[in-house]
Parts: sequence; C-alpha cells; structure tokens
Amino acid sequence: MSNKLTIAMPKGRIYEEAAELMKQAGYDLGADQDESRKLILEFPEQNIQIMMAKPMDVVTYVEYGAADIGIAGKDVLLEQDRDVYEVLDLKISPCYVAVAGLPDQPMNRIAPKIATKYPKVASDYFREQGEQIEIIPLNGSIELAPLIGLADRIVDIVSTGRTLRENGLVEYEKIADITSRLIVNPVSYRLKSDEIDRMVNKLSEVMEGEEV
Ligand SMILES: Nc1ncnc2c1ncn2[C@@H]1O[C@H](COP(=O)(O)OP(=O)(O)OP(=O)(O)O)[C@@H](O)[C@H]1O
Ligand SMILES: O=P(O)(O)OC[C@H]1O[C@H](OP(=O)(O)OP(=O)(O)O)[C@H](O)[C@@H]1O
Repeated sequence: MSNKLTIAMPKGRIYEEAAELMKQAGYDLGADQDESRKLILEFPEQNIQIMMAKPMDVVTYVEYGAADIGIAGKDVLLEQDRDVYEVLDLKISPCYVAVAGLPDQPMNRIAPKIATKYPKVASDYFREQGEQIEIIPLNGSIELAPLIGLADRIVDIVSTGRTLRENGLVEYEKIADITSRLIVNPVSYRLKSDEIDRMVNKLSEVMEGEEV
C-alpha cells in the first residue's frame, strides 16, 4: 500500500487551473470545490487528501508538514522564503509583480511610502535599488493608496493591467514574473519519495504535452 499524500490546494483564483492540471495528471479532485464549504476532502481511491487553504497559507501548511505537497504562487514563495522545496513550475495563473503609481509623479525623495501586501518583496527590491523606503502594509485594494495620497507607489500583482488602467495608474518597473509552483515538505520528500516523484512526473508529462 502506498503512502497517502496530503495536498494543500489554494482556494480562489488559482484553484480551477490547478485542479484541471491535477485532473490531467490523473488526480481527479471531483466537482468545483469553490462551490463547497468543506475544507478537507478525501479521495481514498487515489490515495490523496486535499486541504483547501488560503493561497498565502499554503506554504505554512507545507513547511510544518501538515501537507506533504502544495500549490502556491511564486509571489507567495518570494514573500515568505520558507523551508520548502520548490519542485515544479506549473506555469499556471501567470501574472507579475510591479511597481506602479500615478503618472508623472516623482517619488518623495525622503523615505517614499510604498503600499503593498508584499512587504518583503518590496523591501528587497528597493534595497537593491539603493532606495530607503517606508512600507505601508495593506491587504487588498492596494491601488487605492496612491489615489488618495497614502503612498507614492504600490508594489502589487498585475495580470491584465485592467485595475491599473481603470484607476489611472501606470506601471513603473516590473519586479518579477509569477506563476504557480508545486512545493514539497522536505521530510515528506524523503519519506514519500515514490508517491511524490510519481505525481511530479505525471504533472511534468502533462505540461510537456501542453507545450507542443
Ligand atoms: N490578477 C491577479 N491578482 C492576484 N493574484 C493573481 C492574479 N493572477 C494570478 N494570481 C495568482 O493568484 C494568487 C492569489 O490568488 P487569490 O487572489 O485567490 O488569493 P488572495 O489574494 O489571497 O485571495 P483574497 O483576494 O481572497 O484574499 C497569487 O498568489 C498569484 O500567484
Ligand atoms: O491586472 P489585473 O488583471 O487588473 O489584476 C490585478 C489586480 O488583481 C489583484 O487584486 P484582487 O482581485 O485579488 O483584489 P484585492 O485588491 O482585494 O487583492 C491585484 O492585487 C490587482 O489589484
């Protein structure tokens, strides 16, 4: 009997694409779990268990071994810098992290304010640029901050660019391209290497098939 794998799946916008990829790899997670309120789902015939987690929390579950495997955005991995193995770029949910603000608006010269839900990514970026900044932590609607004079710039996800456009903001610099990644707990990787390798290989095959 093979070991059961516990997988932390991100609720929200990544879920559907991630579940579709898993399905093509032979792991059918059933109906659209976005419609369900159940947080732990068992699939005994496939020997897997799914945990429905907030995307930002997936890394925590995997780092502590509550889940063997997880799917997380590279943005989350850059922000959290946790002790997990990043084993596969799933190439789903593409977007990027960028610096944006009002057009033709120079940054305050002394400690410009940067609103973001990615304080580490933003601090690392501006430190590399030799800029001393002040982080204004926010959890959402980040684009509001420059509009109401709370911040000089934002560091946030851009996907279609629609949110920036509709709020009259412009992009100043791209910081990093983002896709979702398969992450693994280091201890699980040793103890359940057969099952994990099987899943990684199947997912890799699906992705290679899609590239041609
Ligand atoms: N337009 C986008 N905005 C935000 N995240 C995106 C976008 N496109 C792809 N992503 C990816 O999706 C992940 C976020 O998913 P989601 O928006 O469901 O999470 P969340 O922001 O934590 O949710 P919530 O808005 O409910 O707090 C990011 O970590 C990123 O990798
Ligand atoms: O370039 P776009 O396609 O417009 O996508 C980018 C927007 O999507 C995300 O916000 P989300 O929808 O997660 O809402 P939030 O502001 O509550 O985080 C992100 O923070 C941007 O605001």
